[in-house]
Amino acid sequence: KRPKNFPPGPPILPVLGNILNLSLENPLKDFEKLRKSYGNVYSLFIGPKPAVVINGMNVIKEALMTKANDFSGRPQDLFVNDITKRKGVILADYGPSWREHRRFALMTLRNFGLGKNSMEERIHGEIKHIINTLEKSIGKSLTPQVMFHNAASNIICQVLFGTRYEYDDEFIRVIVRCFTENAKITNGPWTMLYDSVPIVRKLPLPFTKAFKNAETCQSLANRLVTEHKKTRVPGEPRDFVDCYLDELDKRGSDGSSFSEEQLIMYALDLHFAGTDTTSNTLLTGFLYLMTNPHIQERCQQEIDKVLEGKEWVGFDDRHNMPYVQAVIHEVQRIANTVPLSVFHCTTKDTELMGYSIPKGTMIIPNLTSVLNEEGQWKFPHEFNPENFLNDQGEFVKPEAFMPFSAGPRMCLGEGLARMELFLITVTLLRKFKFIWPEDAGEPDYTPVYGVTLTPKPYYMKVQLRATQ
Ligand code: HEM
Repeated sequence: KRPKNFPPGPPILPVLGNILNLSLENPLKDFEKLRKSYGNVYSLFIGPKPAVVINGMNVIKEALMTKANDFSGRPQDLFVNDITKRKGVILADYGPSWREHRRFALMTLRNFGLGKNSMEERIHGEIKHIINTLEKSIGKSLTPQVMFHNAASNIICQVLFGTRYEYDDEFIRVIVRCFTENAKITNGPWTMLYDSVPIVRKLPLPFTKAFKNAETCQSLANRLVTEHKKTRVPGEPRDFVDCYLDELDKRGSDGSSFSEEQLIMYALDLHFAGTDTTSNTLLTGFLYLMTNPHIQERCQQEIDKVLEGKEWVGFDDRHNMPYVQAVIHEVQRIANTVPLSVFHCTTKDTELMGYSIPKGTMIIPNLTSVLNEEGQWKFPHEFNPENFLNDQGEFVKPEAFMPFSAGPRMCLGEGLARMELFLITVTLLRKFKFIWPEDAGEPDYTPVYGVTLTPKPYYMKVQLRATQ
């Protein structure tokens, strides 16, 4: 039974709770149906566990910003916690270890050039490799999935480990495969079973593959940290790992939350968070740009005009490219790369929109419901850059633009992600024309569901632009 004054929801079955109400293929449609029946705040039982799904900009802002202290914790008894050994930052509960590590990452990302030229240079360095790959395919069709995943992985790898990998290198192939597989397994049926029926956890069921993948990643990261320890000069950090090792020296064994094991899981957290997100957003972007050639051409006209005579695009050039900015934001809105997140209520009986939420309740902010919320967007259900342009053709960002979430747990890589999306999209559109191959049939925009939404694999044709 639902507790007193708990948000409403569909009838609860014994043992299973409401899991039959959700399609495992893609529960986002079911979440939307339930919102229509029960309102912006409703509850579901994942097996025996109560969860409250929150929808729409106002409720999500109320929970994640106004009541951030109550709703910024992460559940600690799920599959994802076991996979990450309760270390790292993404899944850390709201407390001193999370706070210290988050602050450290933000500071280090800033010191390594976020907002400064050196980060731009690193991204441009990687773009050269994307261009090489595309140039080899001029006039032919290629599948861009692996290329964009590797590029995003390399950019964050340079920040973390000071190195990039050739696209056919074993390290990058293995790690990107593990990340993409685990992103899908984590939101799959076996994980749902793992989370709701603890006695199955030790059984050799398909979720064991995710543990194997996690171990593979950990041993790769461990190897990199060991190499860093041999070659580093204390006080002269080359990258994130060196900075963390300096911090460990400084803190000693004073009972601080910093440790070598933390470093390994933390680096993997950042690597994962920075790879699958940015690459899937880029993949969505190029899918829509190919199938909307008039939008692609209008971007190219603006890019040519603003960059005339310039060798490189800089991040600051975005201020002179309102249309391109609108397109990239619209891509992020429609890509909806991180559709849901998971918190838990950390304080006793909190009130939310008139309902009472007991401590420990899982809270699922449905970011999808904000990115296509009626009343917040001119065209909530179609790909249309006008969503980010005012009547004068100037770029405007509606308040409901929340692909990075909101509040204290919002994406800590937003700055890096935005820089990557802008520099990569503009440089590639300036040089190439992207064409939906004639024999590719009708485009299928339905994404594949997981921790991140992924466009279905597609082919692209590239031509050098006449201006190049
Ligand atoms: C287009 C690209 C990206 C999107 C759409 C995105 C989106 C998000 C969202 C929605 C969250 C909140 C998730 C939640 O509360 O469960 C998040 C958290 C996070 N993101 Fe990103 N992200 C992107 C790129 C990046 C990059 C490049 C990095 C790496 C530096 C990164 C690192 C993180 C981390 C570490 C967190 C967890 C923060 C915390 O719990 O305190 N993200 N991201």
